[in-house]
Amino acid sequence: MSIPFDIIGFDLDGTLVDTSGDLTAAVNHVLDSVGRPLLSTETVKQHIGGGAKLMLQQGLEATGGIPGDDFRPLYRQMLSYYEANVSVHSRPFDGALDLLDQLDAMGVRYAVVTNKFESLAVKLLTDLNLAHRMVCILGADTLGKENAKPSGAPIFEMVKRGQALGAGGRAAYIGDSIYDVMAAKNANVPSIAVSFGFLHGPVEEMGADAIIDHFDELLPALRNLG
Ligand SMILES: O=C(O)COP(=O)(O)O
Ligand SMILES: [Mg+2]
Repeated sequence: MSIPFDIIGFDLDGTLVDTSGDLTAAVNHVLDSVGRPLLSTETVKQHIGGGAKLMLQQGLEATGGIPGDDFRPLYRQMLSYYEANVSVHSRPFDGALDLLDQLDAMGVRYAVVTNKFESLAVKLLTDLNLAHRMVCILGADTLGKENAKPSGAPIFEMVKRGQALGAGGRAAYIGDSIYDVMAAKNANVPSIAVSFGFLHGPVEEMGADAIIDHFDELLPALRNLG
């Protein structure tokens, strides 16, 4: 059975891939180097969604404050550690690969729109053997940071790139944070929130058009929204 969409956009961290282990290790690498206590994965999950810089700022804030002059070198240190260890623990969420296979079988295209840096998203998805399957992989820096989610710009761009490859323009977007739901609203496409992601609050309060608890529920949810 088909679905009433031509291209599906996925958020990356906390939606398509559980990256919490590697992101926590990267934050803790920095915290350890400045003598701070380490944070649990559950705590770092609350800091993911708005990009790596915000994640580190919140990690430092939670363990004694942000050192003014020293922030940039710590940020660089975290990014280089993360780049070298981007796929040690990170794996697609349960059901994600089956779902992509089903989209392939229906001829529906899909893409990643993330607030990670594009190069890190490409590296992670390449390591997971998924990069080549995406119409495009758009990061927070792809269109300039003022055009990162919650802007709708990267979702418009995804649709444009899909159309260049012959896909129709009917799009939906799947994510785990308020940045994702806002980006979808700003791009006038339906949003679906995943309850298994890195939630910052009750999933029902994100304002998504639908909520799923497992990727098995995505196709029926998309049919309802079409
Ligand atoms: O790295 C982040 O904080 C956010 O990434 P996401 O947009 O894929 O959730
Ligand atoms: Mg996310």
